[in-house]
Amino acid sequence: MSPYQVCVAFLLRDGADGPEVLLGKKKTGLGSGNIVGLGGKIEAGETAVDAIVREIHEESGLVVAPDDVSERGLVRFAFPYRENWSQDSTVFVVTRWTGEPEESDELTPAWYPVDRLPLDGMWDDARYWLPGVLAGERIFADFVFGEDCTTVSGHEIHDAALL
Ligand SMILES: CNc1ncnc2c1ncn2[C@@H]1O[C@H](COP(=O)(O)OP(=O)(O)OP(=O)(O)O)[C@@H](O)[C@H]1O
Repeated sequence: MSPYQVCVAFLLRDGADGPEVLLGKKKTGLGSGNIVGLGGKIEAGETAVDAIVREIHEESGLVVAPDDVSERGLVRFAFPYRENWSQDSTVFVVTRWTGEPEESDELTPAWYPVDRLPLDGMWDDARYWLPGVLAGERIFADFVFGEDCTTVSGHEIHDAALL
């Protein structure tokens, strides 16, 4: 079975004590209870940019223009013990939007200082790549989750120039 295609976005703003990122506690579905970036499945006929603009709006109420999303690479998640969870995620960073984040059925959004990410509450892969992306890097990486479907059992960071 081929992995399904998803997208994730990290909205960044200047806080009083440095940069902050919008994350949300996921209320439903895969990874419920985890703190995640905004995002979800890319639907048939959509580009990754279409999907991330739609998901940001659905999950937070914020309106983002397609030209204001910056694509930052691809992270692939393999779940050998639960194949239907395997997914490829296109990563975006966004610094311009309209509105204020609001709670949705899917997510409770909150701002976090970039230098104090809630990594212990996030998917286990985030510690390996999210700080770099929020610091401006691109990412191309593979993560394999172990039998518990929670812990990263192996990972490879590739040269993002290969994307
Ligand atoms: C395994 N380690 C992981 N590490 C970091 N982020 C992860 C992730 N696993 C899923 N994500 C993110 O979660 C969203 C899709 O989740 P998924 O449950 O498939 O979609 P969601 O419930 O939103 O679906 P809808 O499209 O709204 O139906 C998408 O942003 C994706 O990047």
